[in-house]
Amino acid sequence: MNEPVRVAVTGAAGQIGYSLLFRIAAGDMLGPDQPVILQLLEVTPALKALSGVVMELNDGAFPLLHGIVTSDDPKVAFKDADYALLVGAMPRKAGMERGDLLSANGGIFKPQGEALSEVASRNVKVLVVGNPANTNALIAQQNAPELDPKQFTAMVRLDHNRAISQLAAKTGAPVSAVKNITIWGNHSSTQYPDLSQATVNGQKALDLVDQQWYEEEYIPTVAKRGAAIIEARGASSAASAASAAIDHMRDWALGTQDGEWVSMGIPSDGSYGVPEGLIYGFPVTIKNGEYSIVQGLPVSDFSRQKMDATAQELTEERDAVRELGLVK
Ligand SMILES: NC(=O)c1ccc[n+]([C@@H]2O[C@H](COP(=O)([O-])OP(=O)(O)OC[C@H]3O[C@@H](n4cnc5c(N)ncnc54)[C@H](O)[C@@H]3O)[C@@H](O)[C@H]2O)c1
Ligand SMILES: O=C(O)C[C@H](O)C(=O)O
Repeated sequence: MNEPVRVAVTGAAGQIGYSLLFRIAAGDMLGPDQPVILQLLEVTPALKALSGVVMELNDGAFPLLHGIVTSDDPKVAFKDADYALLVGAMPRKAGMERGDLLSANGGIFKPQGEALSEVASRNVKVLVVGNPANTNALIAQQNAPELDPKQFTAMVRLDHNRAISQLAAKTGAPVSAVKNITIWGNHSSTQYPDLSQATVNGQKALDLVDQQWYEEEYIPTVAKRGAAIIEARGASSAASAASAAIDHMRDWALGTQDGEWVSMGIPSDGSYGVPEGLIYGFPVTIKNGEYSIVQGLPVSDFSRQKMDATAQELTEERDAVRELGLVK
């Protein structure tokens, strides 16, 4: 059995937190040999509700759960954290785009970036889930001068999982047969779920579906799935978001399978002509806790236009948070 690691989760009394914490405690994120200490951050008025969640975590009698810390102070919750899942932020309501949350939520991520920089483990792996996730990750990263920018990532894994599931349903294959989908760009309706390299049972996905379905049904269904869930449930996705966060962190910590990639929102190094510094969804492989962008994939004119459009939106979001003084 390994020494326990510290996992910080913000917004821990919220709806995603309620699914996420129990999965982490059960070992779904870091494996069956890795004990965890949960360090939970909430705003002061939510600490009472959080104390109830802690009672339930204790009542789960999870063998891997070696301790729980709760606080309304990021410097306590992030102290020596090895993993930080930044979930705490306001969700959107029907009729809003995720970018509409920038001014409400952006301010949360500057002090959290500063606190991570000051007190977290020097190797902390940070995942931003709170929307707009890519630009919030940029804000946290830009305010964490003592950490490597590559330590900050944003969640496009829910989109990636949605893209797998929609393709599996269309082709009648199990989800495990679908490989190498990419979500390029922003976790927003401009994202580009790219099937050009995807396979289903080893066959090229685009040979199995027609182009019109791909362009006119598949892409919008994946890109607008969050809104469809809000419409149906009256609240934004929670259990599927928690599950995607587990997938993102598990793969980052434990690695991807040979010959397969996953999508992660990471700082662009200029690959594929994406402006450097934007937190952008890329296809990545992961080994020994380090992710690398899959290089050399062909980019059609159709892909280029979609990849540029979502980069343009992220550039505009970055300009907006610059105006608010949240990034340099
Ligand atoms: N990236 C994705 O794929 C994805 C998917 C689903 C939801 N989300 C986003 O995740 C966020 C959380 O969603 P939810 O459904 O859990 O919302 P929720 O409202 O149920 O919970 C959010 C929690 O965050 C807390 N919080 C607010 N400000 C905080 C702060 N400064 N520090 C710590 N905690 C704070 C709130 O008190 C609340 O308990 C939303 O922004 C939502 O849009 C992202
Ligand atoms: O769509 C939302 O606002 C919530 C979340 O980002 C999602 O994709 O379900």
